[in-house]
Amino acid sequence: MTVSLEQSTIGFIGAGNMAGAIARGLVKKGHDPQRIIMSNRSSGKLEALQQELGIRITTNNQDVCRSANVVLLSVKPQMMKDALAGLDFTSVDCAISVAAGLPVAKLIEFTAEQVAIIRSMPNTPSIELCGATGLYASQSVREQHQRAAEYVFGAVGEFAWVDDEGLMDTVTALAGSSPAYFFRFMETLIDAGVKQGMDQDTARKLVVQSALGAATLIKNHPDIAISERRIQVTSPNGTTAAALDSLEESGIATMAEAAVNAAVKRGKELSQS
Ligand SMILES: NC(=O)C1=CN([C@@H]2O[C@H](COP(=O)(O)OP(=O)(O)OC[C@H]3O[C@@H](n4cnc5c(N)ncnc54)[C@H](O)[C@@H]3O)[C@@H](O)[C@H]2O)C=CC1
Ligand SMILES: O=C(O)[C@@H]1CCC=N1
Repeated sequence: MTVSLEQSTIGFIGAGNMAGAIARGLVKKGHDPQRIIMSNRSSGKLEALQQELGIRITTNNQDVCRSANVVLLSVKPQMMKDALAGLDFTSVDCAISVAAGLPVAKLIEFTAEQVAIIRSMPNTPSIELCGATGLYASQSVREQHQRAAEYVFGAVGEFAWVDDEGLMDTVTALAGSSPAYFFRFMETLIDAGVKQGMDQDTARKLVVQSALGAATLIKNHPDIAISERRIQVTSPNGTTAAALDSLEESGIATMAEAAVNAAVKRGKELSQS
């Protein structure tokens, strides 16, 4: 890479939820929006993101490959083959797929072996620089490509490399998809509070702040086991014990395991499609 990562142009093919989240995070972190270029088939989402962030936009995917040092492949897995067909990647340093399921072998085939491929699995909290991303480097990836991926995903949160591509489906279950599980759990807690007679806004404020507080407490003290934090809250024969007993009786551990297994299974199905 001839330019520093701060000065490099980051491209996105596909202007959906995930591309928007990473671009918002990069701009929030200080990456020059004029050094971000994004393409999409249609112009509506592009124009909105240009208005919001000041990034460069195009409806021609080749423009992204022409301008960007690093290109994030951010269309749905089923759309990837069509989106990449015929593109010239020879001036791109590396391409980073964010697609669930799609194996490196297919990405290499879709890009006609022109560019080093990294697989990533980020999540939408990247918008708030709180993302969690798993990364996998294919054989042709060099150290400078890894640093480029770390620049992008380090800017918008935390990342971890896995050295077994098979684990990327588990990353999808635990990072890419998991914000939705927590959102769903928050929704159900708020609904339960409303059923008890609390107004929606108050229930939302209490639940969201408790979720943030719980995550912050765990994150800021990695030496203290999560189970220990749980025990600190759980007075013998108290209210928390009553709630946790109920969750266990409802099969919370079985539910979580089944959810992770279902996401992993779907990731593997997507790799076949
Ligand atoms: N939404 C999420 O939380 C996460 C999504 N992902 C992955 O990110 C990828 C995109 O997902 P979303 O952003 O949710 O989808 P999305 O549907 O919001 O965005 C995809 C965008 O790609 C555009 N597109 C489709 N074909 C195109 C083509 N040929 N050329 C240019 N643009 C094209 C679509 O018009 C759409 O705007 C998927 O592969 C998904 O697996 C990964 C992690 C989390
Ligand atoms: O639901 C999906 O397939 C994508 C991948 C992870 C989050 N969203």
